[in-house]
Amino acid sequence: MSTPALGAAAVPPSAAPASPAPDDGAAPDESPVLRATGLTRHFPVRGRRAAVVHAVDGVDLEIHRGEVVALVGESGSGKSTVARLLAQLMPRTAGGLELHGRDATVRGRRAFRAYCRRVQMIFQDPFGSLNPVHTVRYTLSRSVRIHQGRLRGAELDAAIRRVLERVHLSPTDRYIDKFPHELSGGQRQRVAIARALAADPEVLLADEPISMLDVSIRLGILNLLQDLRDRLDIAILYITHDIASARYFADRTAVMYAGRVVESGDSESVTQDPKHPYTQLLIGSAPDPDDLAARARGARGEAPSLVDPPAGCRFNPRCPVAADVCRTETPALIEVAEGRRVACWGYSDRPDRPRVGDEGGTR
Ligand SMILES: Nc1ncnc2c1ncn2[C@@H]1O[C@H](COP(=O)(O)OP(=O)(O)OP(=O)(O)O)[C@@H](O)[C@H]1O
Repeated sequence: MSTPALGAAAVPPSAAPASPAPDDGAAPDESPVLRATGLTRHFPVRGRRAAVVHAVDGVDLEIHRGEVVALVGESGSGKSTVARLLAQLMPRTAGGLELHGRDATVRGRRAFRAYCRRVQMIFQDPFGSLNPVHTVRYTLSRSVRIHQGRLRGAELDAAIRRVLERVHLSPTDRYIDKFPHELSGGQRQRVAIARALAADPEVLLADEPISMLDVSIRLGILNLLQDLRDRLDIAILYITHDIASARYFADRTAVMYAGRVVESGDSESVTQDPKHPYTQLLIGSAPDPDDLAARARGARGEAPSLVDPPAGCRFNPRCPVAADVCRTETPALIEVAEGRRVACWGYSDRPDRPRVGDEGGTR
């Protein structure tokens, strides 16, 4: 079953661009590298024939060249599933995916390989994603040869050193013949990024790239990704629990809750002037930066079941200002300021709307 793309429904007809409006508040006139519309993924529940986990429901997302889009939300909100759907590591239940405006749905291994060349993924755990029995040289040579042709000898060596330099692992002699266990966590993540860069991608999907790293080296990895965005004009999707890092690192931020995008816009205003009660709670709960468990929990209260998600707004059981309409009807993402979209009845013109802001919010 698919849910309509919320962003598309949110734009008034007069202002509607040719394609559906993105949930992430992008300017409609710039053409995105990657665009997802109505992205939906339901997982079957073992032992319950008709039941499904509504992991991702009707998400629209655009990523442009040379920008970082953060996808923020607490554990289980569907962020990794979005990344995997964008990487086409799993099929979609519904929704479309376009690369430079063309349907990017892959059918078959060749098409998948060609797609991977352009859209690369970086995972959370650099130790798990690098084969422990292979040296950096071996890992990168495979990637370089897959994506840059059958290079050998000095040419291959030079190509490997080039990608190592791009991730600031230089002098390259110090790293090229090391095994993963001989490197620090940050260096391993740099090797994983180098492996992705060997494909010369247009899009990097970075799924919690710093969450398993020591706090002291996280900034270095974020700075590196920012540098790649600026120097190589790459589009980066940055997935994180941590809305504070989204403010620092991302141009735009989309906030996910229970499989849906509830708020989006430029990172500065989403984090400084959050509109959705969930984003307000997420920022208000501002956990201790070293308390990863608290960061993962995010705002107070428990996340809802995604097998039987709450009717109406999925946040309503935790929302301090929920009204009757919130418990029965799903709010569309509506534009509340330039480039700012919020899926909350509090911003509609309904007379029975909840009063967002009465609980310390912004309205
Ligand atoms: N293969 C799967 N089969 C069944 N359910 C799944 C599967 N993968 C994910 N889910 C469920 O989908 C929901 C979203 O998971 P997802 O990993 O995308 O969330 P997330 O926001 O990335 O969380 P985290 O930050 O903890 O990784 C969760 O309820 C999860 O249990």
